[in-house]
Amino acid sequence: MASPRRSVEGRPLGASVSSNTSNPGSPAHGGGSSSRFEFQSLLSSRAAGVDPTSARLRASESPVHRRGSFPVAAAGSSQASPPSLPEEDRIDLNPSFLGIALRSLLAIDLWLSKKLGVCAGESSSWGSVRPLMKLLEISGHGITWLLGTLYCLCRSDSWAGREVLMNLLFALLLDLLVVALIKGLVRRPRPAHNQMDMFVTLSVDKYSFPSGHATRASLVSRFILKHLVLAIPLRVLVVLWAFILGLSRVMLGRHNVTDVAFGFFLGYMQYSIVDYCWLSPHNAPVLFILWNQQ
Ligand SMILES: CC(C)=CCC/C(C)=C/COP(=O)(O)O
Repeated sequence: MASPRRSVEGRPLGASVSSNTSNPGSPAHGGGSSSRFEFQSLLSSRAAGVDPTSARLRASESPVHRRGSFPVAAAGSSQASPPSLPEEDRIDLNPSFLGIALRSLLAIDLWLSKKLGVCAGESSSWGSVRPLMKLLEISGHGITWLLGTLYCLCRSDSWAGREVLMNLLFALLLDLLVVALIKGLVRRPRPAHNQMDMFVTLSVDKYSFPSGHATRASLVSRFILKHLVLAIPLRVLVVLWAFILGLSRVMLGRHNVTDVAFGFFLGYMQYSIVDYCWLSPHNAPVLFILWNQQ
């Protein structure tokens, strides 16, 4: 645009541009009535012999113009008089902010997980600790817990003990089902530095979100703390086991940090479901009668 030309309001075009040095197309430009978009639109419409009023209306409908008058940007400007945005604009802009936040979180997640994956291979910086981490892995494995619970259920000779163990079994099965469902839905691949050398896996275990070990650790530890009478040091040990097991998933390179964090949350919530649906001889008599007949 040639600067000597004058706008319809009689102000030189250059004045409008020089009073605001930011990029006129940027959201930070604000939504003042003398915005450059309106000037350009009006000038070009005059040149083309178009009615300025309708041109101004069309300019305010332009997505670029709307972006320039985003309320957040306008709030920072001295001439804050943002035009009211149509509903669909707000829907458009919010996901992009959420998208940026989510992408940043994922980038931090990947970076941190790679940094913490110090036992991902024998040649890694903490490669010598890998066997210990794999022992921890077995301590939180589904098979270990299912077989252990079934064994205790067979050996238990009290109704109260059987009730608790029956519910633990229900909790473990629920956990396997929920984790398999989410892994199958989300399909997040395991970290690139992971070696797939795990002991007995299901087909969905090629996916990483959420960590099944983390859900189990948090579910089982909450279960134990609620239903077993333990001395304080043992209670601390249970919490420590769950925490270190979660951390070991990232150190082994099996998971990203967010897989484990969400796994802890999910396991915690699953316990609430188990507690709510607590099986007892009153609400599930068939289960208990069948077990007693064996
Ligand atoms: C075969 C059975 C009964 C369970 C599989 C348990 C398992 C291997 C879960 C994967 O855990 P992560 O998601 O933490 O790697």
